[in-house]
Amino acid sequence: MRVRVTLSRTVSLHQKLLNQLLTTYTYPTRLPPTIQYAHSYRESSAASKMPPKKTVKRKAIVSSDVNGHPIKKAKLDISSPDDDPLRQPHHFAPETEEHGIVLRKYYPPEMSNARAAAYNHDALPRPIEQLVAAQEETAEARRSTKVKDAVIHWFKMDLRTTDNRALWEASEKAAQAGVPLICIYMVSPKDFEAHLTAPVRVDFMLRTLEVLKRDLAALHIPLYVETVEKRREVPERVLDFMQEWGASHLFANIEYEVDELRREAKMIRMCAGRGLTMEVFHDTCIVPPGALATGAGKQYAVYSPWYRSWVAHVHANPDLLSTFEQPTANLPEARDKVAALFDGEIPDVPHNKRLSEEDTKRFRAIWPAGEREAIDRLEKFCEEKVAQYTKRRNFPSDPATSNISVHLAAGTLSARMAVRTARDRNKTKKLDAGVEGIQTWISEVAWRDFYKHVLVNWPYICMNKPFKPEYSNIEWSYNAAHFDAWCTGRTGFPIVDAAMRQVRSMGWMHNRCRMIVASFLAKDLLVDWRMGEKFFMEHLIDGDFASNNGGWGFSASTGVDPQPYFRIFNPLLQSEKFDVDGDYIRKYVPELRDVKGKAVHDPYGRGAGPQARKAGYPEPIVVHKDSRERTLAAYKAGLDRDKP
Ligand SMILES: Cc1cc2nc3c(=O)[nH]c(=O)nc-3n(C[C@H](O)[C@H](O)[C@H](O)COP(=O)(O)OP(=O)(O)OC[C@H]3O[C@@H](n4cnc5c(N)ncnc54)[C@H](O)[C@@H]3O)c2cc1C
Repeated sequence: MRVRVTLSRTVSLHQKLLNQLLTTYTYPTRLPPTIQYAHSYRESSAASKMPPKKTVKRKAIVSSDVNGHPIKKAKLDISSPDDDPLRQPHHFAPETEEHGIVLRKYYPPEMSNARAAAYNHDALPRPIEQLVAAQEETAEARRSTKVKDAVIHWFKMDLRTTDNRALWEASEKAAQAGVPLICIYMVSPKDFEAHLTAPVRVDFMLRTLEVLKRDLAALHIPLYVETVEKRREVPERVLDFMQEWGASHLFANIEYEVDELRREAKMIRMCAGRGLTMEVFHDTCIVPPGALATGAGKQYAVYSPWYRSWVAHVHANPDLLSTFEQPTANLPEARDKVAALFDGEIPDVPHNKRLSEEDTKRFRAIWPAGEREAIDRLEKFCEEKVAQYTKRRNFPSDPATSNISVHLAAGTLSARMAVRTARDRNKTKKLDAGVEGIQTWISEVAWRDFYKHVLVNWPYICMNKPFKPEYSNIEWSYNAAHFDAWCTGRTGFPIVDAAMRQVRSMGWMHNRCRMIVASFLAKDLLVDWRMGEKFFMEHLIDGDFASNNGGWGFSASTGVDPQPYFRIFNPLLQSEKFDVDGDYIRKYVPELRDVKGKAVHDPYGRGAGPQARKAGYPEPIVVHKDSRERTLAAYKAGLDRDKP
């Protein structure tokens, strides 16, 4: 039985026609202007059967300066890119380059605020719109491509067989045509470098591929994994496979980061130019980016109204939570046809992402790989903990959260399955009713969707710009000793140090502590928050660009729906409130293990200084009260900068 989706809502004639043609969820037809792209990137083979749609029209080039004042069109009438005001780097670009925030080996210098504003004014195409344009241009060519000898599914961050939309679509295509389905995965060490992928995460993904290869082989489906050193060579190599194996169709799920959207737009065109077809699908979010808009037709930048709209949308389209089944098995003869592809090995962790032997052993024991493990973890959490989640989730010494972020990041679990499993434990099918713990947990999973929606609409956040561009005018500190103390968990603030040591020891950090250490870096040390964002990506097993950037933007007050910048966490109060007995601190900071009572939160301020000193624990590197004043002044000065 395949998943089919029917919409129960009243729909226009046009929509009815589309619904007859579509086998999967479609968006409502009457969409507000800013989300036209969501409508038109309905994509897939289904999209190719649709009537022609209007292409996204860009407004005439109108931009604004950092104060939001429009730059006149004449000013933008440029003859060479060097004169283009939108191509001038930000005045702090040398700092962001020097401190490794912008990796110049791969990317241009930090863009100006005017360029970020140009995205906001629809004067520059968003990468998702470039993808849609590629789909629209190639619609006819894709529609007419005949299936040849095989169909390929390209795994990326969707390393599972169950509830994987593109894999299911690829399998359907292959089964209907009676040809084998082949799966591929491309390992690109330079891609890992450019994307700051943590070694622990690379190790997890490669272990997952071993499991996936076995599971697929049981269905006579090969998983072929190849290392391509340079990221820019990946598209050509994938197309080589298609030619070599006589595969006419390539399927993949969409990743919403800028590099990936642009790569896919390019590949869709490359394929069409060679008589091949690439189809891409929304899969990682429950509600696809672009499907929700404010009354004014804009993308939401505030979570609460967005969440209400998200819930209403899922209630109106319950099939958004339906499962895509596992792929149909290839005929056993596939093993003869593409025998060599079954024999390949999963490569070792590339040279630039190796872990020490000790770390490898420890991480592997904490994080077993594979989708079965993900589902077990989810079910156990829903069985034993979800009901108490609201009450217990904020206390880092209590293992009360699900620990499934690693699986959502690698795609060993779908967000659909996470929410559906929790919902099915409830007395109601409503996501915002019934058991409180279930409601809260689902609303947390929804944050993940939210941040991906934000990324798609404001792509410059993926290019080292804050959501509020004017916040890049703040003069950050680049104090190396402070940053090093933060990274190594030696700031003299026990809760901060415990958290930073947790991430080194587990590759994961409790959410409350992520907020505390992020706030501490940006607002107590005034260190450029983007250095912390980068450090997290380089160390987290669940590193996910959108969620990480969103979390940092919240804590540093530079992102969507942030804390106001003048709200500054007091690390001592956070410590006393959320690590009441100091168990978390004692677990990760052995120097303080024998410090009794409340002194553990502030040993030097509460009479345990000699004991802490003797054990080698550092004194606080800053005084919170003074730092607070300095930070408020720096934020204010930054925001006032360039004001008329
Ligand atoms: C500075 C900072 C950086 C972060 N970086 C990441 C990151 O790189 N990757 C990542 O997956 N999460 C990130 N988060 C969000 C959150 O800390 C983790 O998702 C959570 O700690 C994972 O543990 P869990 O699976 O036990 O979560 P649970 O509490 O069990 O929540 C279930 C799921 O909901 C989602 N979720 C929960 N809280 C958030 C949130 N605030 N934002 C987005 N999604 C959320 C996650 O997918 C999580 O697995 C960050 C938060 C902050 C403040």
